[in-house]
Amino acid sequence: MNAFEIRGGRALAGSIKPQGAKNEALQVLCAALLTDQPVTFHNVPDILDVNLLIELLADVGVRVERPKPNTVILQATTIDTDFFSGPVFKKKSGKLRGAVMLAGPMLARFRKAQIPQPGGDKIGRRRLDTHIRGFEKLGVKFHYNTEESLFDLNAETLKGNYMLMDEPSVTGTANILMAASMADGVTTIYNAACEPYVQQLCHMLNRMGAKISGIGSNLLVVEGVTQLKGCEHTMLADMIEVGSFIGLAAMTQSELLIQNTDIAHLGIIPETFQRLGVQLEVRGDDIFVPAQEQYQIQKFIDGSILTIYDHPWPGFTPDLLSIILVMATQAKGTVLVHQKMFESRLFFVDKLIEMGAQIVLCDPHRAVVIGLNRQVPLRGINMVSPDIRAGVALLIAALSAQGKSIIQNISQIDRGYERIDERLNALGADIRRISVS
Ligand SMILES: CC(=O)N[C@H]1[C@@H](OP(=O)(O)OP(=O)(O)OC[C@H]2O[C@@H](n3ccc(=O)[nH]c3=O)[C@H](O)[C@@H]2O)O[C@H](CO)[C@@H](O)[C@@H]1O
Ligand SMILES: C=C(OP(=O)(O)O)C(=O)O
Repeated sequence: MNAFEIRGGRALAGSIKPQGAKNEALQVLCAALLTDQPVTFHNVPDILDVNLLIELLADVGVRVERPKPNTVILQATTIDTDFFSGPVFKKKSGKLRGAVMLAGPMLARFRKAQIPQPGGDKIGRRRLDTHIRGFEKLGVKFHYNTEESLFDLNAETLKGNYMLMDEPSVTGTANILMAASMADGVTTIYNAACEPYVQQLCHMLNRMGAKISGIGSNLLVVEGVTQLKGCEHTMLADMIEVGSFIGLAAMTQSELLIQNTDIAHLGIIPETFQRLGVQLEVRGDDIFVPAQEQYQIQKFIDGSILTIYDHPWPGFTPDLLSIILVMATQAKGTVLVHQKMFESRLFFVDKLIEMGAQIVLCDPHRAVVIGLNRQVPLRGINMVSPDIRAGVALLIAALSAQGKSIIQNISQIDRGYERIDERLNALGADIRRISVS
């Protein structure tokens, strides 16, 4: 098993460019199944989850071309629909979350799909009800095989409908949008997710010939069309990487220039880091973070302790709360981190406590962090990465810590961060990829 060996306590310096967005890539690559024409993708992150999805697409018969790094051309001329009920699909799609979004396009084009138990982070219950209820509204019938945790979906035709989703599920909205884009008539999706990932999918579908309006809002109207065509699509910068680099710079007292951040699509992210006292300077499309000896957590207007919590877009993404939490450990002041969406995403704080951080885990959703204001550095330890974002939070902690740390199970990090060790070493970090038994 691969691990990172990190020698911490060094300030980093230089420029870094975020990769293309993981969660956007997983949506838009699935959309290539909607047409038999070629679709060209640029700025595709070279990460485990995305490569696994591309491998799955190749398995079902999609022609895959990689003319240069980070560019992928997909053409779904002939699809082996039986592959979806076989063991290989079940095994591979069980390794990532994004494969659930193959169902929407399969229903649109072939009127049938299977969804085995999806993979992705083990961060609490992650139900698929929103996807399935949305498909039902379009006329899809489903059978759930409890023994195999497998959804079997079939439809004679897909008919546009009105639906009010019970929650703004990100992958659920993407799935329903793709199915609705080729349904008969008009579909209205209220309480839709409106993350930049979903906006980008909508723009891409429209370039393919779909008719979607309301993009960026929680009310999407989709006028079904009979056919979609090929197009070109460029992934936005990964906003979670941008946030991770801001957190890294603050925690390690590094001066970093984060380049090409697609700042217009970062929403409340920069401001949330500023609330923890981090200085940021927006320079065109770049974010400059100066080396900061100290950063002080703000309070609410009435003087009470700040809470940072997740909320569907345009609120703060749950995927950056682990980074916020780790950064707060060396801030001046106190913050309550409230992870509302997922119930098992905060348990990694045990490792931070072992490193010397002052954190009270109140319950599975809430942790109070009492910043050390750099009076006491964290200590390097051996740890295991429980999920992708906690993994990077622990990496940031290790880079700031005195001494050596080992992080095991780094495939969790490689799922979503492209060559993170090489890219951070280029800034002066000391991260080695080692094998541990
Ligand atoms: C591949 C991909 O794109 N993964 C992202 C996607 O996962 P995914 O699409 O699986 O996440 P969902 O948006 O469906 O929901 C995430 C969790 O939050 C809960 N929930 C959701 C909305 C809400 O208003 N209240 C609520 O409690 C859901 O029940 C679920 O447990 O969106 C999540 C939420 O931003 C991110 O963490 C994941 O990185
Ligand atoms: C939770 C995440 O990923 P996934 O949904 O792919 O597990 C994430 O990207 O933070």
